[in-house]
Amino acid sequence: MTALAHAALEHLTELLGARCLTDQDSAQRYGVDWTKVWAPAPSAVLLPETIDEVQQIVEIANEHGLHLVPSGGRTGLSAGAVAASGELVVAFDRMNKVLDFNAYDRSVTVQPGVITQQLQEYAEQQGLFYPVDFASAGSSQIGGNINTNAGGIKVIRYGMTRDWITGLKVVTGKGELLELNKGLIKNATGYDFRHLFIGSEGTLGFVVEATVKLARQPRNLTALVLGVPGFQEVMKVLHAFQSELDLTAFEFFSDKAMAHVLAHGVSRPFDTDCPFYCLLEFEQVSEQTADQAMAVFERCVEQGWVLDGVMSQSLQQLDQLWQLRERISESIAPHTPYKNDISVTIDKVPEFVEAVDKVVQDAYPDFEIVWFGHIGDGNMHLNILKPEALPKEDFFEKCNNVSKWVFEIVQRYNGSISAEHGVGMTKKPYLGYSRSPEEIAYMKAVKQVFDPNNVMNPGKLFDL
Ligand SMILES: O=C(O)CC[C@@H](O)C(=O)O
Ligand SMILES: [Zn+2]
Repeated sequence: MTALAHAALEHLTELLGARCLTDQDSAQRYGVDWTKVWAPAPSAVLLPETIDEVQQIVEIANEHGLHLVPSGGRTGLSAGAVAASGELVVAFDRMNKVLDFNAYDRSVTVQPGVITQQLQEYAEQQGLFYPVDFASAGSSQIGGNINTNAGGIKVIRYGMTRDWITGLKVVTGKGELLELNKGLIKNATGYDFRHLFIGSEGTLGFVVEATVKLARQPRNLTALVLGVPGFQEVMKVLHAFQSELDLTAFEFFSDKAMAHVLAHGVSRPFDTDCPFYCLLEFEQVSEQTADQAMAVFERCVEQGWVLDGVMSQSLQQLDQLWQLRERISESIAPHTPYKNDISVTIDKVPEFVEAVDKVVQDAYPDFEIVWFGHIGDGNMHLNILKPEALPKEDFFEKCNNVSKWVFEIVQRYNGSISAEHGVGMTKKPYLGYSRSPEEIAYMKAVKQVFDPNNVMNPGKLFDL
């Protein structure tokens, strides 16, 4: 732990008692996310239980010139919730209750520390559905999802976290409590600050309560995994299925991603080895939908766009097929992956992937490039694995070159350097590839309004 001024520590201990932690184990546990690039070095970990305590923490931070880092499930991939410079971690683990359910509005009000899966299960108990879903749903918290505007595997049909938040209570960097939009569906009263806070990565204030809209439960979800000969064909298959069916997901992954996930213990869907695989999902509302899907499948095979395929026949098979996609990230984690989370509009995807692939392959032919992602919404995860013999430092240095080249291509294609993981510290130096100097200046001015003393997650998104 980095030492905290005596007076500040005394003040915080008075407020939180044993919920102000200064031991090494807590620092290591709460000071990081999944990026593991920066070593955790917070000066304390705070576990508030009420909005009032959060407000008082912010007031103390302003008074003593301290910096606060919000911490949810710590599953982030851009170092947005890392405390590497003596900050105070404010962890929302103790604010984890479902507060209210509103059957007519089909909405639920939750504290920020509610885990995504807990919210999904709660919705199910009410006969409803919370559709934002991703592999880390078992540990990510709703507050973190809001701070990063989390996306995931169902965006093609249901959108991002932003689309499901109808109300927010936030504590600003000045310690004020704001109630934003109050669960309303229609509200035409000027600036909607709710949307400023969603995706702001904790730089404007803390989310202390959220009202979340729920959907009807999907019926008879069915997945198809298809083997495809090339990337152009992935796009043709997407187009063919989307013309006939309302898809709930369209994911893709390369043969290399498939090899890692199979080595990780997931079962092979069929024998044919293919350069690319697509996983698509739809609601099989009637026999007719299944027939329609089969007809598109057959047409794709005739055209030579699909080499092999399998369709789930039960919920258990549906889950099994999803494992092929959802477990890629964990299966490559031991290879020190250098991660990218980039997007372009769907029409530009094949050209863009080819350009990025070429630039990396030409410079570093011994690097293993693993492509996968949410291709139905133009979001690709580019992971490059460290060759075993190459020291970590050399690998990261080379990856810095890769970042520059990749982001130049992103800029050329009018894409985003971060589609869904956020900017945090990992993408901060590259923000200018996606946002104009004028936009960044406005962002800084907005931060100044809500957080004039720069106490809220400083050094994330941009430096002042
Ligand atoms: O590990 C990654 O690069 C992506 C993680 C996650 O966003 C996913 O889509 O699986
Ligand atoms: Zn993803």
